Amino acid sequence: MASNVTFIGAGNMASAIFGGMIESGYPREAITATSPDDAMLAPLRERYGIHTETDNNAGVANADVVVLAVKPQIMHDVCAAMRDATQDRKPLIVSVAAGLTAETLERWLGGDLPVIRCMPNTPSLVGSGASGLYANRLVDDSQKSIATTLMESVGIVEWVDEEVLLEAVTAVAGSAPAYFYLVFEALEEAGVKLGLPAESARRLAVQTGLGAARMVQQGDADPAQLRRNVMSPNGTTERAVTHLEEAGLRQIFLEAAEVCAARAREMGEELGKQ
Ligand SMILES: NC(=O)C1=CN([C@@H]2O[C@H](COP(=O)(O)OP(=O)(O)OC[C@H]3O[C@@H](n4cnc5c(N)ncnc54)[C@H](O)[C@@H]3O)[C@@H](O)[C@H]2O)C=CC1
Ligand SMILES: O=C(O)[C@@H]1CCC=N1
Repeated sequence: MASNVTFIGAGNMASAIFGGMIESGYPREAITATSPDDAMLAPLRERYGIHTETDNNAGVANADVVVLAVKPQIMHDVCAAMRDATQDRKPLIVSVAAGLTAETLERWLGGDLPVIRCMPNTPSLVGSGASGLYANRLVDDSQKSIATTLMESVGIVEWVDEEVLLEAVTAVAGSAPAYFYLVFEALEEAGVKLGLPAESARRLAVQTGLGAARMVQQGDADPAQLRRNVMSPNGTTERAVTHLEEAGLRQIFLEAAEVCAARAREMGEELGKQ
């Protein structure tokens, strides 16, 4: 029988994940989502046919898996208010919150709990997510496999065996959709400056991004080789790529990834003091 999964918080991330689970055939009767606001739960009941609760403790009461999907800033209060119900039930805890460590979450929920931390990203909303997962000492193989099933319903999954590596996952996947959107914005602006209508520039740039990503994913060659295949000697691409390299693009991405990872750590430390 399918595990009962309760989502605490029913926003973007939660609805992406349970939407993906249902699309992959997970029984909707086994899914519950909570939010204090029933007005936001009503359309979810209608669209997905899942159970909903405005009381988090009621949601935890028959859960095998509790997915924590509220904002990190309110997580402490949400966990503290669920402590007794969680300790009674001892479900698997899966958190998608940025920064908060497994130790912090376990402590806030009263201790002695299997906790999986997950760093997903927003393309999960369209089934093309990329998530990093880390399990604490109390998680067993069957629980790892449940978490893999949950997150693979919205994209790919990479397990890490050291929690600190989730900061790197945040830098190259969790936050990274925003870097690609920035590149699309910049290419659209450049296309417009060179005379294209904005809509054409956007369509061309986005389709190119999609095509380039698909070629890398097919795995015939690594990105460096695929890049060289576009670069005819003394041609247009060589001129553009040389400019990007000389302007320090690689170093800029490295620095962005470093400040991103550092902020994940800082958020965890700040919020973990509670
Ligand atoms: N947006 C992103 O790119 C990513 C977000 N995350 C993490 O996902 C988590 C959720 O983020 P989003 O879904 O984007 O936020 P959201 O704002 O869309 O959803 C949060 C939900 O929590 C509900 N909520 C508020 N107070 C509550 C309470 N006391 N009890 C139960 N539910 C309550 C709200 O009604 C809302 O539905 C965050 O912890 C964030 O760090 C992780 C990776 C990527
Ligand atoms: O920006 C943030 O803090 C969250 C975590 C990863 C993506 N969005």
